[in-house]
This record gives sequence, C-alpha cells and structure tokens, in this order.
Amino acid sequence: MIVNPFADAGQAKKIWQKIEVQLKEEKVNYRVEMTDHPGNGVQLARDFALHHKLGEKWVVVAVGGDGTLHEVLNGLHLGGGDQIPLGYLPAGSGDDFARGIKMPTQPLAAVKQFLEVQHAISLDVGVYKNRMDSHETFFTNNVGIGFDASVVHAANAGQKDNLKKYHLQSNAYVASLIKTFFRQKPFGLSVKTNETEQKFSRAFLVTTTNIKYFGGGVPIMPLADLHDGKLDLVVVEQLGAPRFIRLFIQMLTTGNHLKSRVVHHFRTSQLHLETTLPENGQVNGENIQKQKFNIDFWVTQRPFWIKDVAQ
Ligand SMILES: Nc1ncnc2c1ncn2[C@@H]1O[C@H](COP(=O)(O)OP(=O)(O)OP(=O)(O)O)[C@@H](O)[C@H]1O
Repeated sequence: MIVNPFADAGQAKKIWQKIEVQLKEEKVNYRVEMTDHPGNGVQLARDFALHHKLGEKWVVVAVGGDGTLHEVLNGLHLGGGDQIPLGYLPAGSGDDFARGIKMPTQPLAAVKQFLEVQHAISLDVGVYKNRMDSHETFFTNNVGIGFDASVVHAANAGQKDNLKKYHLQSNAYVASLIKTFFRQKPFGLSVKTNETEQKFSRAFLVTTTNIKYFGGGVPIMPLADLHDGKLDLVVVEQLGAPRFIRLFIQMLTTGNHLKSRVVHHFRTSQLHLETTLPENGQVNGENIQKQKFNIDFWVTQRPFWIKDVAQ
C-alpha cells in the first residue's frame, strides 16, 4: 500500500486509518509506505518493483487521489514492474479514475470491492513522449494542454498557499475557472492520428483522455472506454464566454457538447500533437511544465487489481 496522507488536503490520513482497521479485520497481509514528499510515490513504487521478482504474488495499491495513482503507475514502470498488478483505493479530492471505472469513491465501500477481486484485469493506459526527450510517461486519466491545464496550474498554486483543493462545487473553483478563461489565449495546434491530419488556428482546450472524466468529475468524454485500445482527443476551439458557459453546462448534464461546432473529437490508438506556442500542460491533475508541445501518444495495456465493471 503506497499511501499519500496529504491527498484531499490531508483528509487521506484519516481515511487511511479507517481503511487499515478494515484490512486488519479481514486479515489482509499487507505492508504500508507513506509518501513524505511530492514525487515520493514514484520512488516507493520503483523501489518495490526493483526488489520484487515477477511471478511473486504482490499487488501494489495506490491510496490517494489521481496524482498518487499517477506516481505509483510511473514508479512501477521505472522499476520494470509493468506486470505487477496495480490496485487503487480512492482517497483524493477529485478521484476521476475511480469515477471512470465505476469504483465507489466512498473509501470503505472501495475497500470492500477491492477485497472481492479474484484476479487481475488488463486495462488501457495512455503513454506520452515529448519528441525533445526520451522519457515516456504513462497515464490512467488524461493529459491536457491549454485551458484545462491552466486551471490545474492555478489550482495547484492555490493549494501550495493554503492546502485547499478546489472542488467543482466550490466558489473558489468557479472563480478560478472564470479568471483562467479570460487569461487563456488561443493557440495553433496540429493533430495527426492514424487516419487523419488536421490543423487548428485557435485551439483553446486540448485533452487526450483514457477515461470519461477530468477536473474532478467533469464528463469531458462520455464515450471513453478503458478496454478499447484507443485514446479520445477532444479539441475545443476558442469561444466567447456565454457559449463557454453553455458548453460547460452541456458537459455536466447532457453530453451534447460533443455536437457543438467548436468541439472536435478524435478516437485513435496513436496521436501526435504540436502547438505553435508554449502552453500549460497537466497529467492526471499534476502540472506539466509550460512548453511548446511536440508530443506523441499511444496506448498500452497493463494489469490492474480492480473489479471489472463494464463501462
Ligand atoms: N507527504 C506529502 N506532502 C505533500 N504532498 C505530497 C506528499 N505525498 C504526495 N504528495 C503530493 O500530493 C499531491 C496530490 O495528491 P493526489 O492527486 O493524490 O490528491 P488530490 O489532489 O487530493 O486528489 P485528485 O488528484 O484525485 O483530485 C501530488 O502532487 C503528490 O505528489
């Protein structure tokens, strides 16, 4: 168990204490490591993978939010542990992956479901690589460029100041959304998939997603499927404030945003994106440094210790 006690603005520590009572009651054989700084989940998972042989019956479980899951996934990869089943118990503020896989976000219900799992299942994970370097990053949820990434950057900066995470329902989140909306400038984008090539001169929000949700419960891609070997790319072109609000409401309610003329959807197993300007980026709600993106995406599969609930 790799636990981030600081997830959900520190609430995860209390959640973990409750989870532990349940694990002990069920006589589960486990070891626990607490992350003690950002990025520590990567180190702990990598070290575990480096010191445990394939074929041993271990499951590595990330306990925290989408950021913790992201760190553990990548740490296992760095330690050569791509075949070690990855479990997840949601204890974060957004928990988009848990929502996407229809896992209960209530921690004790999630533990109960976790203990019912009999075997690992194979699920899609996205991979991206910047053409300027050789480092591959895996992701369970999504990678955003432009507006959604700028919202994440603003939220993470706010979190540093007061450890308060923005929630979709909170006034602070809505205020940050509006402020960022007016700050975000459109940018040129080129999209290349297996089948098609398209250029946008005024891209605004560019999200490559493996699951239905981003931003703590916003269903950006209702059709996303973790079993189809594909990623979904959603490009939203620049739009005025009233239209943006309408689109956002459609996103939250009917899913009709996908029918809008300013929204473009691509489903593909391979993707190349290039931006004309340096833009903010985000992966699973964690900042990617502002840069001119020249980036490739593809899909792979890895084992998860998670109950398979059909999408
Ligand atoms: N001991 C620690 N102290 C401070 N930050 C930590 C610590 N351990 C991990 N972190 C960082 O906490 C951040 C947030 O974690 P995480 O994303 O899991 O929770 P969350 O933001 O509440 O949930 P979600 O992403 O689902 O909204 C990550 O960037 C991670 O690197």
